[in-house]
Amino acid sequence: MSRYRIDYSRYDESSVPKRPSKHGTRPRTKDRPAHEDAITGRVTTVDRGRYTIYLAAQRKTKKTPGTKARYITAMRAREMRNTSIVPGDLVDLVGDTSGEEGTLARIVRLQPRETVLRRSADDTDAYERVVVANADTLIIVVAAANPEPRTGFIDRAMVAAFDAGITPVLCITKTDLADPTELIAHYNHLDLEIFTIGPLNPDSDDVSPILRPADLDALQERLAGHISALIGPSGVGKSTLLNALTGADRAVGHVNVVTGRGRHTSSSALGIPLNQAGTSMLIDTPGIRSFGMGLVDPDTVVAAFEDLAEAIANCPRGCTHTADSPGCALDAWVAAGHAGEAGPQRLASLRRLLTNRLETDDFE
Ligand SMILES: Nc1nc2c(ncn2[C@@H]2O[C@H](COP(=O)(O)OP(=O)(O)OP(=O)(O)O)[C@@H](O)[C@H]2O)c(=O)[nH]1
Ligand SMILES: [Zn+2]
Repeated sequence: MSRYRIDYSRYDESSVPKRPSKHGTRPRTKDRPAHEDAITGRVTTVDRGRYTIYLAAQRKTKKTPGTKARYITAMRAREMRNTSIVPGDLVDLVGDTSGEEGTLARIVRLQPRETVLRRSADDTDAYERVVVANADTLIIVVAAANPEPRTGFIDRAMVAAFDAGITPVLCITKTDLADPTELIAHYNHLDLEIFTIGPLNPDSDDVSPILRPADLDALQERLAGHISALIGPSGVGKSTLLNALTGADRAVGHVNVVTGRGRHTSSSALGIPLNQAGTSMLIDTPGIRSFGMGLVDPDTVVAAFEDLAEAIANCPRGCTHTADSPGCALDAWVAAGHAGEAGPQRLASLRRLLTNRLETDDFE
């Protein structure tokens, strides 16, 4: 049984006070939980009303036969018609969940979301729509060169992550083309986890480089047990990285990650399970230029800086915490040494994020 299943024991007949009924002892339909036999899976991609869902392997128990991990296709039950469901969502399913060719299960419930990432409003859509649910990690992918890394993009992605309550991680690819030291130094005072990924053989002019196993292992270890969303500008080597992390030699048992990709349309995010249990998933967001920050409350960004967060209790109401914000308590806090020696740089970095979040030239 998956740990996401609702505890139905409180509906157990034995725990319901017995009362005489001319209909017998079976509780009336309206008292019984709907779809008691529903199973839970995680949505990997959405395409024209069809949802691809990953069902984790279930261990054999005395009562149940045990099942293999599989992808199934489902549609929403009628009562779910107006519920938006996105990759990363946990849904409860009934009907044919065998995953066999041509079968279609029904989604009868959406489980509460831990987090949401919204796509920022753009030319095609005036609204910020949820594109990924339940991610706890945001992998921001940039190249050391070709294309040149842009700190404005990284900063805004970080703010979007903080705003959503998600941990940002920076992943720098193509380290053979340029030394990333300077870029890394830019984030010295931000407690940002940083991974570098380079090709195994930097001198080869192979068009599809084989990435260094040690780099991949380090990132793989960080991804284990997490639902991670991936964002990056075009051409940074995201596909190369994804293939290396999920490709044939690292395949998740018999689960064909290529199948998931094959069904994929570029307008939706795509989740790729990294383990049989379905507890690790990487959700790529191709074609998404930036995550929405809507009207990010500056306080949420400051909250991500533990050493500074306390100070703003003394800020004037509506303080934006920027350098030109009159009476901002952060200056005095840092001057008094409450944020330690690195305080001034930490504050400068925080303010850079707060300022850069307002810019809009994300990709291209
Ligand atoms: N020099 C170098 N080239 C790399 C590296 N990783 C990927 N590339 C190359 O960079 C180019 C772009 O890689 P992709 O993986 O297609 O990049 P992407 O981010 O998926 O790009 P889009 O499909 O446009 O979103 C390809 O020619 C890759 O072979 C690397 O570590 N070093
Ligand atoms: Zn302030």
